Amino acid sequence: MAKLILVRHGQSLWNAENKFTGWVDVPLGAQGRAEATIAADKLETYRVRVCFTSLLFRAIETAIIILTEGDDLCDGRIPIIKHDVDDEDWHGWDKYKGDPEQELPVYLSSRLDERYYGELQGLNKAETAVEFGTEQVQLWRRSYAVAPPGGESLEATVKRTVPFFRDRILKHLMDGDNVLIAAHGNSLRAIIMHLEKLTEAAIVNVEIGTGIPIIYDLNANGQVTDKVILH
Ligand SMILES: O=C(O)[C@@H](CO)OP(=O)(O)O
Repeated sequence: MAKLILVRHGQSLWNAENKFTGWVDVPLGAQGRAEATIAADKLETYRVRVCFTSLLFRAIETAIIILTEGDDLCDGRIPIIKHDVDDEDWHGWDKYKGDPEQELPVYLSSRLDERYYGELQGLNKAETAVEFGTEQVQLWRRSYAVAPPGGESLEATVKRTVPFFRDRILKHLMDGDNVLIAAHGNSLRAIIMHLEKLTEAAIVNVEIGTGIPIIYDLNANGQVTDKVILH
């Protein structure tokens, strides 16, 4: 049995302005950093062995705050960021092979990035709803199959996120290692849809709060046996 902890990044400076963000790399503000600290407190009694996050700074920042605010979550290990670069000439500038007993690897991957919001990126969500209608904007934001103009549908996000979860993350859980994933509203909705076997109709209603840990127990077959949300 292993625990999978999902955390959406804390409030970013564009979340605070109610702007579509997607792949725009907007950092956390003071409130977002505080939310990550509160998440670390809530996770005081938990331990993780490996962390995955996206290439976007708000998720990396959240992961690092959670892993470093308290001493216990890493169980005495030092988090070390593993840049996941698809360049065969890249040999790792840190020249460090790693010591599994001493470190807690933090793997970064674009597969966990927020959904690409295309032409909506940078627009205010309320103003966009006035221009295109609330229903249309809700379809762009929460439906499974409808993509925002020039952007990714949740379906497209599932196609990059879920294979990464299956190929790279699940094996740690099946080995019994607890895993932290710090990512984004829609890349986490994609993973949650897969974990909970939600239908296209059910995923429409799934909202994920910033900095709120969601914890799943998984058995040795990778099936979810329990879920707790640390509000
Ligand atoms: O703007 C975004 O990138 C996301 C998350 O903040 O927005 P939404 O909640 O509309 O999917």
